Amino acid sequence: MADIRLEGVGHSYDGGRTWAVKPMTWTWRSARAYALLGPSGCGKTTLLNIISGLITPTEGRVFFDDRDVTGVPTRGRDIAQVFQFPVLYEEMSVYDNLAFPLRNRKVPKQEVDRRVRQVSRLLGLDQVLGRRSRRLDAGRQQIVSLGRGLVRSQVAAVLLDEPLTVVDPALKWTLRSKLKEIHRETGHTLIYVTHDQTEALTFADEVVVLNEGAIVQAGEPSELFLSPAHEFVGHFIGSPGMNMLPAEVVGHVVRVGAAEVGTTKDDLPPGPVRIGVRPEFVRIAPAGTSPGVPARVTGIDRMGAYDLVHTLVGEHPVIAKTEAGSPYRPDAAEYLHFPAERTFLFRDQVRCGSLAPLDGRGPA
Ligand SMILES: Nc1ncnc2c1ncn2[C@@H]1O[C@H](COP(=O)(O)OP(=O)(O)OP(=O)(O)O)[C@@H](O)[C@H]1O
Repeated sequence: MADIRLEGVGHSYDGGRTWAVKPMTWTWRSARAYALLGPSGCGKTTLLNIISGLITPTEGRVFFDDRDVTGVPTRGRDIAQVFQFPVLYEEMSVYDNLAFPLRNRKVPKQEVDRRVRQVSRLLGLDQVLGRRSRRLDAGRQQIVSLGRGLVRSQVAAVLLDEPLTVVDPALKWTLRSKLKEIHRETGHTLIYVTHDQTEALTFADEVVVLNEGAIVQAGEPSELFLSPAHEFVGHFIGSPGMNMLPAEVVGHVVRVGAAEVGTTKDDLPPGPVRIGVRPEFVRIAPAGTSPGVPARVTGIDRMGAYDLVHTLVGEHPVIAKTEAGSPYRPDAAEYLHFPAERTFLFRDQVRCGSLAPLDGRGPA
């Protein structure tokens, strides 16, 4: 296993007119489980293919520890890959498919058997080890593909590109926790590509969020949820995503329309900002509460376990997530309160500060 370091790595498919991956410097640390999360077309597969050697980047160098592998093809990189759809020898048994990557590298027979049985046990394949792969359904075949990716212990990293797409939704949960278990046992470096936040947040030690070819934030799942560094992370993570509302910094006070909602401790030049607060933290307060922002309720989604109260502040929608059976009614005038410790300020989509309570009135 190795640290995988990208130095100024970028890739363009059209001679530099547009960048599928914008030049970036980033290290994937050995033995960690990463999720690479982002919407369709943001460059996830391109980035993965740069690491595996399927693509030589237009710019920059790729290092495995201190070894420059930029020009080294896939087979010279000791990478295991699992794709969206099963890649198996259909006429071989499940056992032989799992054993193949090891036998191919002349691993001793006993060790092959030990590893195959370990992976088979963890993935629940013991009952089908003797069966031909083509006789399994697509979901089960994909689990065997996963096993093939995980069976070698001596790999620089295991790259998984949306590996659970063809797997039954009920099985996905089980497999994700199995993958975590396998990761704990084997200590592989895993990079798991997905556009699904639940998949990313439940699987990874660290989630790397990619948008338009650039890493906008990386961190533990709770960090991305509680402390988004970029508006995109606020929207993309969470369900529903973060509320964004135009506001103004005047001196040290932050205003939404005429309402003062807090101060800023950060030395921010006055002017427009956007405030971001997740629906989970918006509180609906009694009328006239200070600091509060007047809002009109437009609708309520009763979700069973909780309610989503939709409101408009001026013309801007703000959603509050409340306990189930909340008393709010459409068209009612309410006040919204944004807790300072959970409310952030953004300029040009990037977080530039956070809200502080109004009482403090900011630095003297
Ligand atoms: N072989 C190619 N030739 C030209 N453009 C490409 C090629 N492969 C990808 N692209 C473009 O590069 C950008 C990034 O694509 P990429 O497949 O890496 O994104 P992704 O995040 O993996 O998307 P998805 O989740 O849909 O697979 C997209 O605009 C895509 O159209």
